[in-house]
Amino acid sequence: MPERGLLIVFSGPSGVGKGTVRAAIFESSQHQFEYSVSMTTRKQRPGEVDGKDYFFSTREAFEERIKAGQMLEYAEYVGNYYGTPLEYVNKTLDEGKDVFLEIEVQGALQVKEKVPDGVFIFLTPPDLDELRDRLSGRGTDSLEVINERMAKAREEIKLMSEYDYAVVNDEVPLAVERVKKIVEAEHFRVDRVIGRYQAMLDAATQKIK
Ligand SMILES: Nc1nc2c(ncn2[C@@H]2O[C@H](COP(=O)(O)OP(=O)(O)O)[C@@H](O)[C@H]2O)c(=O)[nH]1
Ligand SMILES: Nc1ncnc2c1ncn2[C@@H]1O[C@H](COP(=O)(O)OP(=O)(O)O)[C@@H](O)[C@H]1O
Repeated sequence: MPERGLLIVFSGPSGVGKGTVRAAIFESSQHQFEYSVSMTTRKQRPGEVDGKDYFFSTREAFEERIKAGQMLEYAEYVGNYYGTPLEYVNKTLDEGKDVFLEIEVQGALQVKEKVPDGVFIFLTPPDLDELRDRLSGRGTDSLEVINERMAKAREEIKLMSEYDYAVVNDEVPLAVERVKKIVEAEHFRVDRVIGRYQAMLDAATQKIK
């Protein structure tokens, strides 16, 4: 069986650029990342594709899945459910591929409980004014929703200390490189790879005797 892949949890306030940075990472990376498509009860935005951007669901169907234990995590965010289907994540990690979750903070904290050896990365804006500009500039949300998302952002930023890494998204290519370096280094962490070297460690120990 291949070595299990890394679970990479990518969070950050709405509008910080998670989707943009993630897309650029996937485009430019030789590395084998797989994106976990989330399920949501929010309305589909123009241009979004069901099964690619999200699995769009009713509240009833979402709640059924929660009851059946089919979600790795889920959260309510600005009036809608969002969650990660469990089966795809497990199957893909078992295949030795790294899985990328793009989720908000409450969900990330649930994943941390269940998968403590995940890699938790928080994407931050350079400052809050820039965050508001990006949310407005994207043009997908009303002023009311933008205000709700900004209030949520303040709460989320307070929880940055729960993460392993904080990456500022000042310029997309810089943020992309930072995330890629983190993932690369995580692959060489001794506690992850020690099993690979067991035979050599045993042999080395014997020689000393
Ligand atoms: N907990 C959790 N949060 C998610 C999931 N999928 C997306 N989110 C987060 O839900 C929030 C709202 O997402 P969305 O409505 O698509 O807005 P956007 O991220 O600003 O485009 C964002 O912070 C997403 O990262 C998920 O599966 N679980
Ligand atoms: N580094 C950046 N500098 C300027 N604008 C950015 C940057 N990263 C993303 N954006 C823009 O900010 C808006 C929000 O980005 P998006 O990827 O949708 O955020 P999120 O997925 O975190 O909600 C988009 O219009 C995007 O083009």
